[in-house]
Amino acid sequence: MTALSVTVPSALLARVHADAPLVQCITNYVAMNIVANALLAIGASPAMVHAEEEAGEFAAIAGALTVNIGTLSPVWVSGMKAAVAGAKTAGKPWVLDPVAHFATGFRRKTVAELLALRPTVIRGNASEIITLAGEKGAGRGIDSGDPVELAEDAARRVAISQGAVVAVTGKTDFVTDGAQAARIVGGSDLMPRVTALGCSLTGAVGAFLAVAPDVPFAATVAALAAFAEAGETAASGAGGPGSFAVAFLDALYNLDGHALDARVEAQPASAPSSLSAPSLA
Ligand SMILES: Nc1ncnc2c1ncn2[C@@H]1O[C@H](COP(=O)(O)OP(=O)(O)O)[C@@H](O)[C@H]1O
Ligand SMILES: Cc1ncsc1CCOP(=O)(O)O
Ligand SMILES: [Mg+2]
Repeated sequence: MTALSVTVPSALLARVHADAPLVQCITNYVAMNIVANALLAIGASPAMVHAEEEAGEFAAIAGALTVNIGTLSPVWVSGMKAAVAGAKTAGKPWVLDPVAHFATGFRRKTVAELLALRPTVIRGNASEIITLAGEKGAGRGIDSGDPVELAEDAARRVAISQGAVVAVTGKTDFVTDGAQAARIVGGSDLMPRVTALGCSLTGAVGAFLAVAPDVPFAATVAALAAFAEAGETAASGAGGPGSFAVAFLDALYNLDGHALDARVEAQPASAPSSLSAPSLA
């Protein structure tokens, strides 16, 4: 295993707190307000800017861009492509959240086009990552139908074929760039009972990437560790999804950086079963 020789989560959280990075989030109608509040709680500065006319220009001033396909329409796709083009020209990292990309032809086509633009990080649930690798998953829509363990090999293959960091989230998260890998423990069964927490995590990955663009694997691990820690803290006093959602924002705001470091288990590197490219469209 390549050790986590890069910056640890506590140090990256301190950078987020110090820099309040500007993060451009192209996310869905369900998630916009929730993602913005999560980023503000963790110390970042979110901006939901998606119009084709300005998205590319804005990407040049943001520290990172996140693109989530949750509530797609052709106008939004144009905005996403303009934003990614602007980010790439300016040398800024970007994150793809391929929400339910396997469900319809429009989503499959859009995700294939976005993957061709080479995201820095891909963050999805297990069913989304399994199907990105061209395999059949048990997901039907937005929610995962598969455990993370079933998606680990797919994550390695997508990471290698895309040259990206791939994060699979669920009960225990898995992150790999094809060479390094880590599991992140924590969180709560209440997390998938609150909408847009995955979308919010994608936004948080953008915040950590913005302060550590040279170490995207470590930045992704740190964002997942932050959510694992906040989720477990929030669940301890929550009576259900409603009080959990409120407590989760408070927990993100009050995160103890050193607790994040203990959430990360470095994993031995192992080769994927085959190196076939994702088959999409
Ligand atoms: N059963 C679970 N136990 C602990 N944490 C979970 C569980 N399910 C999801 N999470 C956490 O919820 C967040 C969103 O992940 P996930 O539900 O996989 O995304 P999505 O909402 O895109 O499907 C992540 O931080 C993940 O670790
Ligand atoms: C319910 C729903 N429908 C389209 S996008 C969306 C939100 C998905 O959020 P998440 O992937 O974070 O659960
Ligand atoms: Mg999702």
